[in-house]
Amino acid sequence: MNAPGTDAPPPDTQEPPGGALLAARGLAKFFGPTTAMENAAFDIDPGEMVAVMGASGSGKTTLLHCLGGILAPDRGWILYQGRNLGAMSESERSGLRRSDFGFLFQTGGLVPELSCLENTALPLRLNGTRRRTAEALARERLESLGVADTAQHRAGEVSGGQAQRVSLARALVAEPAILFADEPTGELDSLNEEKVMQLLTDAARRSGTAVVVVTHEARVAAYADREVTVRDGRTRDLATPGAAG
Ligand SMILES: Nc1ncnc2c1ncn2[C@@H]1O[C@H](COP(=O)(O)OP(=O)(O)OP(=O)(O)O)[C@@H](O)[C@H]1O
Repeated sequence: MNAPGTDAPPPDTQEPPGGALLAARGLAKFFGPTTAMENAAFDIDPGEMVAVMGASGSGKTTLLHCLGGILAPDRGWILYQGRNLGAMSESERSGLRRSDFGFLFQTGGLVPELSCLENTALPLRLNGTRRRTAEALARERLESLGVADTAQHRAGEVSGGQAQRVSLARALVAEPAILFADEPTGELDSLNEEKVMQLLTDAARRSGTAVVVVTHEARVAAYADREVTVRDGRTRDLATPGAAG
């Protein structure tokens, strides 16, 4: 059997290297003349939290979008639980995004006209869960994140800090295996940043969700088990934050 290498894509189904939940090698992405990512590699284990850091424009979001199956890389491969994302059809990939992945973005991305409860229940509804069950689970999530009182309010009418907690409730409600978070605290003050990161880490650890978090903030990266830096579209692993040496 071929070992996964940078140049040779693995077959459709294969054990990921080292038993990783998600593994990628040799990723490249080009936007016209711009090289957004070049020969990037990434691994994450179940339940692990990895911070992706790097200067503005270095390719962090591009990497996150490729790993999360939102963007298709121009080169390289990504294995999720032994399944090659590159060999999936767009509808298989979007099914995977709904069933196994959670997403949290800087601006939350809530639907402003829907209530916070409806927003939170959305991933479950899209997966075919009945409304009553979906809303009961959504309510539990809102409660555990301290924003139960927003349930009936429209998402467009709550504060930034509340909206980000509702977004977190929505990202975790379907208990994804991996949460992809892109600057999840980028628009919050430092008090709310700390609260959201504390809630995110606690909730992810409780449900065994792995987290990939893109951030500029060393304070945010400090919550992670490990850091990966991106420079000019290339990745580099750093030692575990806080570890000796
Ligand atoms: N859709 C796109 N079309 C054209 N160029 C793009 C597109 N997306 C990203 N790029 C370019 O690719 C490079 C990497 O962008 P990316 O958003 O991944 O960086 P980033 O590290 O996440 O930046 P930031 O920290 O500012 O969000 C940049 O030069 C960017 O301008």
